[in-house]
Amino acid sequence: MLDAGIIGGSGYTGGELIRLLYNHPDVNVKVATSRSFSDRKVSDVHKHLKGFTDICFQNLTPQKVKSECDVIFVAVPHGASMNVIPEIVDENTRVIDLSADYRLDTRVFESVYGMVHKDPRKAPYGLVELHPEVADENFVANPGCYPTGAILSAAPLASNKLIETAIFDSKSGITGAGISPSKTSHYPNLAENIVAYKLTTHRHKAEIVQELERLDHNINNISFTPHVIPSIRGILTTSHLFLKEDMEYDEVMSIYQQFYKNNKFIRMVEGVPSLGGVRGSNFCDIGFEMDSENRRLVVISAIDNLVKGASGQAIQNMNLMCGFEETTGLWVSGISP
Ligand SMILES: NC(=O)C1=CN([C@@H]2O[C@H](COP(=O)(O)OP(=O)(O)OC[C@H]3O[C@@H](n4cnc5c(N)ncnc54)[C@H](OP(=O)(O)O)[C@@H]3O)[C@@H](O)[C@H]2O)C=CC1
Ligand SMILES: CC(=O)N[C@@H](CCC(=O)OP(=O)(O)O)C(=O)O
Repeated sequence: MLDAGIIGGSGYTGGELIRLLYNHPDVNVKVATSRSFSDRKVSDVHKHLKGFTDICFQNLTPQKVKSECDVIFVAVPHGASMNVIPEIVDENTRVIDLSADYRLDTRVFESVYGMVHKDPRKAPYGLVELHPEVADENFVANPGCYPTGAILSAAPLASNKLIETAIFDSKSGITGAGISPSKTSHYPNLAENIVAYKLTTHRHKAEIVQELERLDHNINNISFTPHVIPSIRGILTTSHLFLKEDMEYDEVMSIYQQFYKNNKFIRMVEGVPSLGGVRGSNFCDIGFEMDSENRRLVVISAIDNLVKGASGQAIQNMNLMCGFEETTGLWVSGISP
């Protein structure tokens, strides 16, 4: 049995890690840190976890967490993680960082995030379907939520060098913005509404570009626009992929099926995937339709931002890094059709 620690346990992804790890047969959550809720029971803060954990939050140094745990999830905001990681990464500890601090080359990170990196280096990018080599790593950067849905929707065609232009249009539930309330999350501003933001400049575009260019270095026409919807969890991405050649539906389907043939968390669906179908689960559901007139493939991907987009994917990484079967603790369905 491995002991796990969560640095930043009082936030949304921290709570989700504790919820999911309860069902992991080989891992016990021993430590969850929080500065604001130190000494409070985890289940008093994450009330849905009552009966599933009896630990209290602690305000521990990263070194102290390392001394007590075999595997550590860092679930703090970007910019804060780079203060923690150098204290805990070593050859005896498995570390998964959920923040953006180590996902990009340092120079790209500094330009996109507008800050100087205190620990300039990049970690392997933990999108397991594209990077199975994370199994050999001690330290992995868990992908961003929007990039997970966007990259997975286009990777099979990018890898076959078939995309001329890719336009990603994503809609996210509000937990994607973290636990602190904001003007956007204020009920009258979000209810019965859809809020587009950072129309051309969202920081996640850099991750999408990094991973798709790795598959096809000639793709140079990638756009991304995010929206927040009045939903708690889930990201639905509509990807408009303008292709280099005419293709039939069956031909495209067989490319996707072949590319993802070993990936149990990718489900190719007939028709349009739904958020209910993946909510609470680590699945990424993908469906598409061909617009032959415009040589455009419209691909829809659906993920739960807190599971495949964050904590579930982090556990998927941990499973590979620790030599467990990839689906351990994660094999649950979505909650509705
Ligand atoms: N929400 C999502 O869907 C996704 C989030 N992520 C990333 O995962 C990370 C966590 O996200 P999320 O759980 O939503 O965030 P939250 O804002 O919900 O929680 C953040 C946590 O970090 C702690 N924290 C805040 N600031 C600091 C700091 N300066 N130093 C140490 N601890 C701090 C907070 O606890 P306390 O203040 O009590 O110490 C809290 O436990 C972020 O980097 C986020 O970008 C990635 C993919 C998806
Ligand atoms: C809905 C919403 O606000 N989403 C967040 C996604 C943040 C996130 O998880 O991004 P990192 O992990 O890269 O920090 C946003 O757009 O800022």
